[in-house]
Amino acid sequence: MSEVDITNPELSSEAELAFEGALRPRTLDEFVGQTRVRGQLQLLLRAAAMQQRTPDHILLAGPPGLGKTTLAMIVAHESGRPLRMSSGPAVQHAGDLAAILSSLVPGEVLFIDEIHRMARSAEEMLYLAMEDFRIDIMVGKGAGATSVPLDLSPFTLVGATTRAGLLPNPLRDRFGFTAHLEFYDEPELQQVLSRAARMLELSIDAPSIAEIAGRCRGTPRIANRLLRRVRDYALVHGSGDGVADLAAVRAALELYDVDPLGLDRLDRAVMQMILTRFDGGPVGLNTLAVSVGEEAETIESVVEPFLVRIGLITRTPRGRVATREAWSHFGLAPRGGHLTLDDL
Ligand SMILES: Nc1ncnc2c1ncn2[C@@H]1O[C@H](COP(=O)(O)OP(=O)(O)OP(=O)(O)O)[C@@H](O)[C@H]1O
Repeated sequence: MSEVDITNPELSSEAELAFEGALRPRTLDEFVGQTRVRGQLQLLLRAAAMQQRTPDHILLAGPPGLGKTTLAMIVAHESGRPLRMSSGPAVQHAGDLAAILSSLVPGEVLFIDEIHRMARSAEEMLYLAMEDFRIDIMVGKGAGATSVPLDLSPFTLVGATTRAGLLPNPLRDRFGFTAHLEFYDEPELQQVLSRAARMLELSIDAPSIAEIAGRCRGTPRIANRLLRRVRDYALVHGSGDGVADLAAVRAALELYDVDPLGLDRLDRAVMQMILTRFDGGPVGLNTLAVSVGEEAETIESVVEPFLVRIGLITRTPRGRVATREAWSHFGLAPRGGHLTLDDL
């Protein structure tokens, strides 16, 4: 990744992955925010432990960078079980999945990231595996092909998706619990940042933490990434003693082109397109995606949830519409038949 894509919640360089690994909370108690989901998971894990059985399958849904991988690791850690990690794009054939499932040890937690991108044939194999801990393997070809049942060790599947709506119903229904992760509020992000600053041995005051928390798109991954850039800035331009103040934070964020609301390049491109090319909307998802040269899936699962959450656009049956706040944030005079939140 180019370090300039600083507010993109999806991308991770190798250095960043190592850094994320070090900062990842290891227990539910260390995990900041998502209070409801934490409580729900705690109950599910405790009940399974009391009955000495594998916890139910869990689906984690939400935009990138909110902690899905972290929660999967916590599920394994808290239940004292080994963790196997895979991803939807790595499972392109039913055989890929059969190889993983048949090698699981009893009680193992299997994490499949981006589970909505798994091959259809593998999805069908997964239905049976989740329900009965069994798969049918086809042996031979054509008329002589036979299906051989294979028993699996009991396991807990933790699936992560940015697009729960894309999962076929039979797959979604086989998860005992679906956690919907929400963007974090500023006090929660301040906690994430204070914890990371402690681990980085960076001395940073509360107003500086608050400034970063307000500009990280409600996303812990981006919060941690901005903190690293602030640390760099303080190191290079400061007195060399690892102290970051508000001036350093503002200068670093300006250098990396982080908008006061934390909007990234794609957020801004989408907003500019709605405001200037489509006079504030309404504009359909596909038209918008083509106009900014991005996939509709990315607009819908990464860009739109945040823009809706901060009140810059609303979704209407006729398409996406810019709000009054959007015109004013971009310093433009409202045009066309735009709607405001109050009109809806
Ligand atoms: N609740 C949290 N408290 C503290 N740190 C968090 C929390 N959630 C996420 N993080 C930090 O944010 C980073 C990204 O989290 P994680 O990789 O779990 O996100 P994700 O939702 O799985 O993203 P993706 O689906 O894009 O992989 C990690 O470094 C993790 O330490």
